[in-house]
Amino acid sequence: MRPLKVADGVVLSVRGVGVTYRRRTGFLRQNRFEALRDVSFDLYQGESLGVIGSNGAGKSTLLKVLGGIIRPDKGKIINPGHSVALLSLRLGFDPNLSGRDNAIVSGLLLGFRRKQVEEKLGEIIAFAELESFIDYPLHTYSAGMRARLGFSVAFHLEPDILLIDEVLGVGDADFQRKSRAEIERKIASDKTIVLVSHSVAAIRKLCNRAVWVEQGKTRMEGEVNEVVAAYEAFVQEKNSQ
Ligand SMILES: Nc1ncnc2c1ncn2[C@@H]1O[C@H](COP(=O)(O)OP(=O)(O)OP(=O)(O)O)[C@@H](O)[C@H]1O
Repeated sequence: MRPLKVADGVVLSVRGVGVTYRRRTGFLRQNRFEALRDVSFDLYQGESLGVIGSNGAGKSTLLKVLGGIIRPDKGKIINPGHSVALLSLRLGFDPNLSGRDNAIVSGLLLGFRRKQVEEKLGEIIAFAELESFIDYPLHTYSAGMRARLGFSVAFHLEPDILLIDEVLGVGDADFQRKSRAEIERKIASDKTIVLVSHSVAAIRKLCNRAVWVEQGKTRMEGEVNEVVAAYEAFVQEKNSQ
């Protein structure tokens, strides 16, 4: 078989990806739902790519596929070996493990060695402001504390590609300021980022390119202002019908 290649400068290539969920509708009964039907785009080294689209369009599903949490049943994700971390409020840690152990397990799942994760633990805990809670089980944490830990782990382990799912409003006002500044710093650096947000203003400000996904398909990919303008025109027309 011929090895799959990506173009120069591309760190991840998404080709015709489809995901079908099986939903249980009763005893021994289930139906199938195609959340992604045909999504294709390339992610370039050092860019911040925004993902926009209506509610239920498949944006979070797409990030889970990119992060390796779910496997597509159609198409391919070509990743020539970059580490990828998904930062999402909707994906939990293990509630019975301590914050510290959850941070370590997350790092191991991301492909880092235990020693590498342990070297970063001090910074992770301090940024999350969880020094006095870190050895308690996660089920004793508030939602904001969990989110702060998730944010801090994904940020400090520095994966090659960071996937961010709607976390611009994590934690209290102070933490929001701090995490937003951190996201902006990452975006300004040479890190490769994929950002899902309902805020087109945030996408415009933080991203240089965007992909618009609608009903599980790529509608448009390109320069951020052009894609956002087309999406906004679509939303306006839909609302006027
Ligand atoms: N685990 C699941 N099982 C079954 N259906 C699911 C599952 N997760 C998502 N879906 C369905 O797949 C579709 C796409 O969901 P997804 O969360 O990816 O969309 P989204 O674009 O992120 O939505 P939103 O903007 O509302 O956050 C939705 O119709 C949703 O109901």
